[in-house]
Amino acid sequence: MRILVVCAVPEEAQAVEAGRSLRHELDVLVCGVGPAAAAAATARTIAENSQMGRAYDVVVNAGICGAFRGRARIGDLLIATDSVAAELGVALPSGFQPIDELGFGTNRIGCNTVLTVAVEGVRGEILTLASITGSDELAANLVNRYPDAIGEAMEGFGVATAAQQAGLPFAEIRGVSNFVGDREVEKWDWGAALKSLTTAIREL
Ligand SMILES: O=C(O)c1cccc(C(=O)CC[C@H]2O[C@@H](n3cnc4c(=O)[nH]cnc43)[C@H](O)[C@@H]2O)c1
Repeated sequence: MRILVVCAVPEEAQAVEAGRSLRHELDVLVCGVGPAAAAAATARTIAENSQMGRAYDVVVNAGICGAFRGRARIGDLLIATDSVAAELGVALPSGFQPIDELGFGTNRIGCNTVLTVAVEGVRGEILTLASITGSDELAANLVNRYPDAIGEAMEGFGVATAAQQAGLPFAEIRGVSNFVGDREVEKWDWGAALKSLTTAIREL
């Protein structure tokens, strides 16, 4: 099976490389931070490899993330059931209306569960945002809108969109480096998050 693993930054790519096994043919792409860079780089890589006769069978977005408090701990591995574009819609004075309700598409892409069946972690929706949520108040608002969300990051829905348009199964896995909300820099643990990512890639 040929797997394309998409990471935002080189540190995440190194963690994925450390978990590489001989069971799968695995390419690691560093796409840059944010959903736009993620979608563009993933789509280009899928197309280029297909043209070279090296088509991928599956696409995985792997990285670090923030977890919503009470849903997971720092160092845990999150496995997305769906990647959800949390900001795609209309922000009205009365509240947020997702794009689904407006009839202009969907803000949610379901993830392949077979690929991650042997991966240990917390399962639920992972939100994709172009801006990191930097206050407990905004985090509470997100949880209110997405009660099944376990964490947030910045690339999942972009990678998922590129995979979906290419007709490829998609999965999102993320190690928790911080809690979503007020910035408590002293509690961030990128090392623990990257370690859980390495373990998850071994289990894939
Ligand atoms: O300055 C901050 O408050 C801050 C908090 C968390 C992460 C960052 C980063 O610059 C990393 C962004 C990078 O990592 C993913 N990530 C990790 N934690 C989160 C989060 O809480 N919310 C959204 N994205 C997160 C993200 O996918 C990016 O690739 C800065």
